[in-house]
Amino acid sequence: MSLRIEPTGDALVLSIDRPKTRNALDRDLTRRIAEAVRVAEADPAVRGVVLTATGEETFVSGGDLHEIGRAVREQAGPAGVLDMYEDLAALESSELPVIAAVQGDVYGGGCELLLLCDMVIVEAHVSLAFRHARMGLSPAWGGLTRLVERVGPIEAPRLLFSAEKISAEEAARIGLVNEVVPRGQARERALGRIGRIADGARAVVAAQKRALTAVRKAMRGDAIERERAIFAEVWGGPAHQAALDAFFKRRG
Ligand SMILES: CCCC(=O)SCCNC(=O)CCNC(=O)[C@H](O)C(C)(C)COP(=O)(O)OP(=O)(O)OC[C@H]1O[C@@H](n2cnc3c(N)ncnc32)[C@H](O)[C@@H]1OP(=O)(O)O
Repeated sequence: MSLRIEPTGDALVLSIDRPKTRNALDRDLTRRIAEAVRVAEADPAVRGVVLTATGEETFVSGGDLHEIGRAVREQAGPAGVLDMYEDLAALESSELPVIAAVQGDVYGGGCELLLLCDMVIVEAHVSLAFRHARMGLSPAWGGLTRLVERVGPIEAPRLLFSAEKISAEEAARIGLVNEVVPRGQARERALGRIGRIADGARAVVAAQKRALTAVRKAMRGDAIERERAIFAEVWGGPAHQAALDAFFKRRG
C-alpha cells in the first residue's frame, strides 16, 4: 500500500509510503491521495488533513522516474504525468485545511506537492530542491506558478534554474514554508495546528478555503495552463532524455 491512512485526533493523516522509490509519486499514489481527501471531506469528524511520509531521509523524491522513463521510451507523451495534477489538485481545492509535515528531503515534483498544501511544516534537517531543470524538465503540476506566488519573482528563478538544494531554514526565510521544527516533530506540530483549527467552525474554515481558491484563480489567470504547456514542450527533449539515461545508468 503506497499511502497509509490513519485517523488521528481531528485529522486524517496521509503518509506516503513507497520506500523502494524514496516515496516517488506515481499515478496510483496520486489517485489514492485524491480519494483519501474525498473520504476526509465526507467525514464530519475530520477537521483537516496532514500529509506526511514514512522514513526519515526522504519526504518525496519527485515524480516516479521509472514511470516517466517508460512513457518516454514508449513515446507515450506527457499526458500521464500531466493528468496526475487532476488528482493532486484535490489537496488545494479541498474545503479542509491541508498541512504538510515534512520529515525528509524533497525533490522536484515533491516540492510541487508541498505547494498544493495550505501550510508546510518542515523538520530542521530537511533540504528542498526544485530538481526539474536537472531532469531536463519544468514543473508540471502548477509548481512554477505557486512558487512565484509564495517566494516572489526574485527567488523563483534562482530555485528553478539552478535546481539548488536549500535548507529548511532558508525555505522559511524566503516564505516557501511556514515553520521549521526539530527532527521528529513535524507530524505532532501539524496535528496541533489542526487541533487549534478544530476549535472553530468547520463551515467557516471551508468558506475561507473557497475564498482563497477564488482569489488564487483570479490572480493566476491561465498561468497554470501555460506552465503545463511548457512542460509538454520540454518533455522527451534531449536534456530530458540525457537526464533519464544518467539516472538509470547510475543504477546499472
Ligand atoms: C513533474 C515531476 C518532475 C520530477 O519530479 S523529476 C524527478 C526529480 N527527482 C529527482 O531528480 C530525484 C532522483 N533521485 C535521487 O536523486 C536519489 O535517488 C535520492 C532521492 C537523493 C536518494 O538517493 P539514495 O538514498 O542514494 O538512494 P538511491 O539513489 O540509490 O535510490 C534508492 C532507490 O529509489 C529509487 N528512486 C529514487 N528516486 C526515484 C524517483 N524519483 N522515481 C523512482 N525511483 C526513484 C532508485 O531508483 C533506487 O531504486 P533501485 O535501487 O534503482 O531499485
